[in-house]
Amino acid sequence: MVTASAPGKVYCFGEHAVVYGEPAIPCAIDRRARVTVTERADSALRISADDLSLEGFTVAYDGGPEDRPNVDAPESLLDAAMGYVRESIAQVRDLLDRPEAGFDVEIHSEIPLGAGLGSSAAVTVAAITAAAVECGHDPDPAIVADRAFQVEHSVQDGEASRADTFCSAMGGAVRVEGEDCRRLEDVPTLEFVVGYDGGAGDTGALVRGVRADRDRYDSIRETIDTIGAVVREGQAALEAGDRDAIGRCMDVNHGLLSALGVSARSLDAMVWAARDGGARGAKLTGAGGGGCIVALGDGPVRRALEFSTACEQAFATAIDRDGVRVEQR
Ligand SMILES: Nc1ncnc2c1ncn2[C@@H]1O[C@H](COP(=O)(O)OP(=O)(O)OP(=O)(O)O)[C@@H](O)[C@H]1O
Ligand SMILES: C[C@@](O)(CCO)CC(=O)[O-]
Ligand SMILES: [Mg+2]
Repeated sequence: MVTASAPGKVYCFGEHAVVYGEPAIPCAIDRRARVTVTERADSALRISADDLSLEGFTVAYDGGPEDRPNVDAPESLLDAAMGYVRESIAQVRDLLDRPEAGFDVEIHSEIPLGAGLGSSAAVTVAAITAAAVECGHDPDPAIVADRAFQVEHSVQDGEASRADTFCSAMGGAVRVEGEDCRRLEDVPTLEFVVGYDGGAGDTGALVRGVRADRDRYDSIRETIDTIGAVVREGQAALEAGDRDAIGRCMDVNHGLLSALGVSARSLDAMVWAARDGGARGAKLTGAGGGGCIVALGDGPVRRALEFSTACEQAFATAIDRDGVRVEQR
């Protein structure tokens, strides 16, 4: 039995534009998904996930050619919910050339689902690591990041960048531009507050919406280019430790994400509540549509968010310098 954990993330800058080759800078945060994997004597896959909004449940795949779940719930719902774990196990079977390997997989997560904090990437990175280590193979985090990207790419119908998965595997602040992924070592300790509206967005659908508009409108293509420029300015601000400049870039980035159509009334309300509470900058994080904002600030910002009717939960968080970790083997 092996347990691995991997962090969620917030985007300092650059979500969505990163899908089209612009740079982005996500940062790992101190909220994790933990996945425990035990190899089975047969080739079945049994997944138990009690944090899912579908209510906690266990799904067993028989491991046969059809590999169908044996629970009484609509198949599309289960596939959507379990896709990341099934694909993670498929990647491990391929990596280790063990197509018949069967596993019991148990997931516990502190990261709200579909809220822009990278729950899918964290679950995927932790599941791949735990299953590989359980089979006696200690994978390099860069290999895990690459395999986890393949998972997101396939589950999200080709609509994924390497940003979330690389960040979760490596930890810290990272910069991703196309295939070029690296850690930024000179980023100061930043105090973030996350505001969560209790809702969720569908990453794949939101990315497809932006892509359709980008194919149709020059203004959307230019907005995406401008986000790239903001990320470059933001990187310079991060490396200089200039919090006012970092905050300004976050504010501009939020405006540009609104222009792409991925914000929401609740996200805008939380962004303004955070700014009213003294945040140096605030923006939505992740795919948008609902879920979380990230603000640069501390206690007063958290309290301002708690008073906002749009906000269901607010918490302080910090950059987690650790990426994926084996917790128990
Ligand atoms: N605790 C969990 N247990 C099982 N599956 C999970 C868990 N957390 C996340 N997932 C999987 O990840 C999906 C959510 O991924 P999605 O990419 O839509 O949102 P996110 O990763 O939280 O946000 P974003 O990609 O915007 O940062 C869930 O529907 C589920 O399939
Ligand atoms: C919207 C997006 O840029 C970030 C989701 O957290 C999608 C991706 O990069 O895969
Ligand atoms: Mg995701």
